[in-house]
Amino acid sequence: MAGNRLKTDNSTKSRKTGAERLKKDKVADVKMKDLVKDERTHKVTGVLCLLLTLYLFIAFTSYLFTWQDDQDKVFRLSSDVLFREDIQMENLLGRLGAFVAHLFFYDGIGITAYFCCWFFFILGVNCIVGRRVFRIWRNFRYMLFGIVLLSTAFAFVFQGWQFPWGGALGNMISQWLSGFLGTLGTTLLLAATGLAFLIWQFNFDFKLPRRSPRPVVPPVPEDTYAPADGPQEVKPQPLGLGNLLKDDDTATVINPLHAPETEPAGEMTLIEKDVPPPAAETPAAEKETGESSRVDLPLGKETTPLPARRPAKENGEVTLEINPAHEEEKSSGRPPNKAVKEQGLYEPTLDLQDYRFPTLDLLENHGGDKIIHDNNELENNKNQIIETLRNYDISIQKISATVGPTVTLYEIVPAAGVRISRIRNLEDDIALSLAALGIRIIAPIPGKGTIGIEVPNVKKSIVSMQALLASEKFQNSKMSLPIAVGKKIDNENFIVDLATMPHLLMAGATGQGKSVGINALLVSLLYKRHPSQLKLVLVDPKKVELSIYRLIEKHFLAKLPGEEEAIITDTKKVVHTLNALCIEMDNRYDLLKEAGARNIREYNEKFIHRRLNPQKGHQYLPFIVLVVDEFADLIMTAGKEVEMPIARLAQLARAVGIHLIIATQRPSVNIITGTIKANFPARMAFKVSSKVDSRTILDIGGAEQLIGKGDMLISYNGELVRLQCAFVDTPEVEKIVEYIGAQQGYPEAFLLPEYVDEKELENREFGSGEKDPLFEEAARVIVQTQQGSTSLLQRRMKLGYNRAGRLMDQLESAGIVGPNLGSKARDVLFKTETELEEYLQQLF
Ligand SMILES: Nc1ncnc2c1ncn2[C@@H]1O[C@H](COP(=O)(O)OP(=O)(O)OP(=O)(O)O)[C@@H](O)[C@H]1O
Repeated sequence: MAGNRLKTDNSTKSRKTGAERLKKDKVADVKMKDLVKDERTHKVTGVLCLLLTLYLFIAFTSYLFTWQDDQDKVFRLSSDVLFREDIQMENLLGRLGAFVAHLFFYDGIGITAYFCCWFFFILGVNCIVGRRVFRIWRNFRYMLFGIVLLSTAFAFVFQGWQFPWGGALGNMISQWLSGFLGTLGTTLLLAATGLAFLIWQFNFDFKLPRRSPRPVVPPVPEDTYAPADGPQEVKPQPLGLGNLLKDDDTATVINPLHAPETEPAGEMTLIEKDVPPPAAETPAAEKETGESSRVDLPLGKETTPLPARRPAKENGEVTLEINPAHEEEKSSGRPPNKAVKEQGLYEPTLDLQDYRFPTLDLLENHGGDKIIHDNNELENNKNQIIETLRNYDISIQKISATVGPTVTLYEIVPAAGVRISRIRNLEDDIALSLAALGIRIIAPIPGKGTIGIEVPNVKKSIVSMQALLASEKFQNSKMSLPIAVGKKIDNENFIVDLATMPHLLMAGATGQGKSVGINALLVSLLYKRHPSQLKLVLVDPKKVELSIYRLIEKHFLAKLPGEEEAIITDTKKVVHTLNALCIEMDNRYDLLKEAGARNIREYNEKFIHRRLNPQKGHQYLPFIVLVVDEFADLIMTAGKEVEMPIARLAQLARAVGIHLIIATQRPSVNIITGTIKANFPARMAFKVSSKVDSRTILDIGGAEQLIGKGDMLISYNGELVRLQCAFVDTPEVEKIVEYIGAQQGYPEAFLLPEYVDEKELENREFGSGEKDPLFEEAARVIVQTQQGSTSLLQRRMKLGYNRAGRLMDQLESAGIVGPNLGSKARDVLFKTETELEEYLQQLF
């Protein structure tokens, strides 16, 4: 028993000690792991690596200058040199430095030893920062490759030199190669390896400029398209030749020269705004101009000049644009598919490869961009403002003036204790006392603690479209649809992206500059977009305003199939066109859905990278801009029939690249209804006849106080900005459209989908013998593609859903396709087109 107990005790003890030991080991293990993982360890390692880098760098660089002096000592004593105190080395880092550098250079890898510095450097940075700033493994591979190739190359090129360019390694490989391949062979091998590396690394473009004719979308076997993004396709565009677009683009790019700031003049502090004057193609006279001036007006002793106003943030620079650089970057993430490798990226502008963008000399300078400011006028207005405010017991601390093209903004800082609401309440009285037309008081100026009084200039300057288009901001703009609207009071160019607006409502009484405004917008687009990228749908019930653009029908205009005129003047046709645009929108949404793209930009990007199959109906989608010159006329005659599609387009069309510009003379509530307003966040008002009209369009008064002739207020991005609209005269527009119209265009205008009025269609049911006029075409499309799908008909033939559905029913009853299979495509009962043609001949 006792023995038994003893045994038990013993075994328990031994088990216990074993467990304890295990536990101890584990604890030690965990601590070690923690230590390795501890961020402080990483930082310490990082610092050590960086110090090592520095050490090696100094030792190596010093070696470059001292190797001759130190070398024989190292040769003689080898590693003993480290411990011989009587030996004096020239290397900056003493005996160790000289020894290490000798080891790396002479016994090792020559000048490529610097790669080691680089490697320790990136190792150190990664450790210190705590994340992967550099890729270690990739750099390690490059380093090894570089060391072998370059040390060999150096040893080979500098053979016979005293300095160990390639080190022992380089010498060894180079000698072996020279014996094996001969001098010429080695040279070729080294050059080829180096070049191959560079090409692999940078993937240089060796393409010659494409000039020879080449089809835009040559038939591509289906399997060459990347299968990744779901069902795919494009309708081939008409012509397809090389591409001169880039040449033309650069031809119009202007290098801006920044105007120097001017010195203070007299007793006023004049701060010129730094606006780049137009250069190169702009006539010389224009160069001296282009600044707005802000003047700090003295108010006796207390006056201190206000700091120069910082240029306001660039509106609308955030865009949906297809930015080539961005595109490249995005695409580089994915390996190019087979189609891209074979044919390169799809280039929409190849359709009209010789198209030349209009040049700036087609536009007039209109007296330049010069802002005229009259010091007497400034002084008088200042005194008048101070006097008037004093009459109402309002004293001010500071007053400064910014002279714009049409109005001067006087900014006032009221004395302490003056309530802004008092000034606001006195708005009308102050305007009356200043007795000038077009005074607008902004109390306070949003984002500033000042009050603004805008007073019209006696001499107004015209804002020339030429200067605006020549500006750096426009020329370098990456916006999808850049529109140069005009200049702000501080003379900053107001250039925004219509695509981000995404629609624009314009109003203004007759003769106040609306037509000029529309022309300015259209001209901006024509200067920046290629015919393949932009289509305009122009609605002009007044029949005269937009007719000038008919010359560019085959380049930029879109129309309904079968129509003679591309510019729509008849109300009935407007209704059809708007509905056709809705169909186009729906079709585009279908395409986007199939392509798995969220918007036109993503879609076109995929198409350009040939990830969408043209044979399945996919095509490059141009932006479509609908311009309605007189909306009131339309609403009066067609009412809801016009309002509904416009509202639908305004609500939904943005993502598919359809944008609206709607202008009206009569901004009354029955024309600009709540539905319309809600969908047009960007609104532009020229002078209107009453405060009510101003409120209807802008939700605030002010537009009734404008002075006309292009003076306007724009409500955009939640801000209300006063602008002077750019001026472009009818003869200038004529010159531009003639310039474009004289060039080769597409065979016809861009066709919108056919819209058949449901009511008309119902009245015209096709009898059993009567077939839809598009029956045969539809049958061909179905047999060619071997897909019995209604949505395919919609897309390929640009049809509405109902008509496509009816066609499909007729095809079924004619025995060309099988019955409806729910979500699956119907069976196609004819396998070849020849069979179909024979059958159709029998049928009719
Ligand atoms: N931005 C501008 N700069 C200078 N002058 C302008 C500007 N815009 C318009 N004007 C002047 O105002 C005149 C009338 O302009 P516009 O024809 O654009 O008015 P409108 O509002 O379209 O008139 P309507 O509705 O009758 O067609 C022009 O002929 C021109 O002299």
